[in-house]
Amino acid sequence: MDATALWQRYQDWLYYHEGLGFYLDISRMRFDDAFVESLQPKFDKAFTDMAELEKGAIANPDENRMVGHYWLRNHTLAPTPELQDEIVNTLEQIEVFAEKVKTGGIHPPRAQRFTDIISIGIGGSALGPEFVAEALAPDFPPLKIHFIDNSDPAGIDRILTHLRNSLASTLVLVISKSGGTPEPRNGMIEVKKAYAGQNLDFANYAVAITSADSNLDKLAKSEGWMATFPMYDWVGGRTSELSAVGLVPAALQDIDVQKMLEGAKEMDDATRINDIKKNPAALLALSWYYAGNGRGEKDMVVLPYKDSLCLFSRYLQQLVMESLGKEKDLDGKTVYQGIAVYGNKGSTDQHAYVQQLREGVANFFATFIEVLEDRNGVSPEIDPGVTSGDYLSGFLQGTRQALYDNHRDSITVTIPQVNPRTVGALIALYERAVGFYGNLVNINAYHQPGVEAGKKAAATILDLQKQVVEVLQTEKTPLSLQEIAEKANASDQIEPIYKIVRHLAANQRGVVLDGHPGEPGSLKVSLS
Ligand SMILES: O=P(O)(O)OC[C@H]1O[C@H](O)[C@H](O)[C@@H](O)[C@@H]1O
Repeated sequence: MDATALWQRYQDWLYYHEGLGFYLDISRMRFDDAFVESLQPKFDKAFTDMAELEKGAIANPDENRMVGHYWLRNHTLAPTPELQDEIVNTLEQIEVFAEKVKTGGIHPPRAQRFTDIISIGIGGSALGPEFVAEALAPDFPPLKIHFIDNSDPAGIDRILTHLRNSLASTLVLVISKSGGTPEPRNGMIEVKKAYAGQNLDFANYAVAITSADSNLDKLAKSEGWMATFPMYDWVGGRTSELSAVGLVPAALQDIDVQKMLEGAKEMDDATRINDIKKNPAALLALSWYYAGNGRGEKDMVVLPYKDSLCLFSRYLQQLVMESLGKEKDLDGKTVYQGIAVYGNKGSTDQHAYVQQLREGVANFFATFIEVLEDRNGVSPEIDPGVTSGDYLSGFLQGTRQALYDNHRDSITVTIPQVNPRTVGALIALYERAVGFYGNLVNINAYHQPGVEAGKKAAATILDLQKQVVEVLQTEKTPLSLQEIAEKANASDQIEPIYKIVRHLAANQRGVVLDGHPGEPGSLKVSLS
């Protein structure tokens, strides 16, 4: 296509949202009108199903749940007055609580103010808050946030060491929808021990965000934690950023949560229009479908050209891959759906992996996220008449062009500024696009059955570890791995047993390995 035709295509397909100053450009996706027409019936169904979902249909049939994250930013849409009240009341409670904490109305026993937050959570209970903190927290927030989002002891130590002199003014958010996920539970127990180690009563510092009656909820209530905020069964973890999960940490950092909700609501309104060309989420879903033939044949590379948005791709990884990565479709047919997502930020990635994108295997499409405002204020000149922002903008245009010239498609999302409204809008845009795409390919985008397999396998390993230690305690003489396996009634588990004892031996847990480390079969295992 020559430059004139491309410019025309750009104008024909450009979506612009006036209220948000938001642009979506899918002109560099090479679909034609016949393709769009061919998807129209699927979109008609997607629009109808989405409307039903918003009215409270059981859109997550496997878990028999409604899917209501859109109600969070427009409570009048929630299907019952009780739900509507709950949404309004929770938001009010969050704002009142955050204001009191920030102004010292609520303060820790031995300090005038809280200065820091440790936020403990994983997956949907971490990625949104992490993304938003990076994107929107002021340079000097009233409370500085630190995340424990894993069961990595060294990672936990790092945070606790940084905060060892300010634990007495650190508020702890424990975020878990189910209230039973092992990683946040481990983090919470370790953090609690650190407080006890400084003679601080954890309950005076801890806040739970979880579902009613979960184990975490019960614990928080029985120990009299500072506060508890609800997670609803109709909000999935990966779409929970605009529930208490994301709003409590955001409000505590002085991020305008009302503006985030406002931006999301405006985008929700825009993505409720039943016309592909006038609906930015539909345009995204259409582009994804085109790129990967509706089978996820191409990966989504997300390239925000703005440092503060660098966690957007990680956030989207869960939203897209956990929602769309499914073995079965809604009819029970094996389909192995999904779209792989990765990315970091431009122009940094141009010096890392863009080489492969430009010239290597063409198994992706790019999404550029462009921010029009370079910085708050005037930029110095780097060269006569040129700023670093001009460079960044040029790099984006250049990479987009270079990819296109080599038959690599791309989408460009443009926002005027990184602010609470535009971040809320981006979250809402991708939530809806994922919902539409799930519908186009006929999968349940709101459950995650595959995650359970890994969790169960991990639990089995921990049980096996207990058995192994019991065997070693009973026997008292060095044993081969084979002997341990037999005595533990786990003859088919020699390799996991080897890994368990190797791990225990590496961590001062009283297990000793004799023999050559490179020949595991020769090892003798005993207790020290
Ligand atoms: O918030 P939680 O219940 O602790 O869950 C945290 C995360 O755990 C999982 O395993 C799910 O796959 C995620 O969707 C979820 O966000």
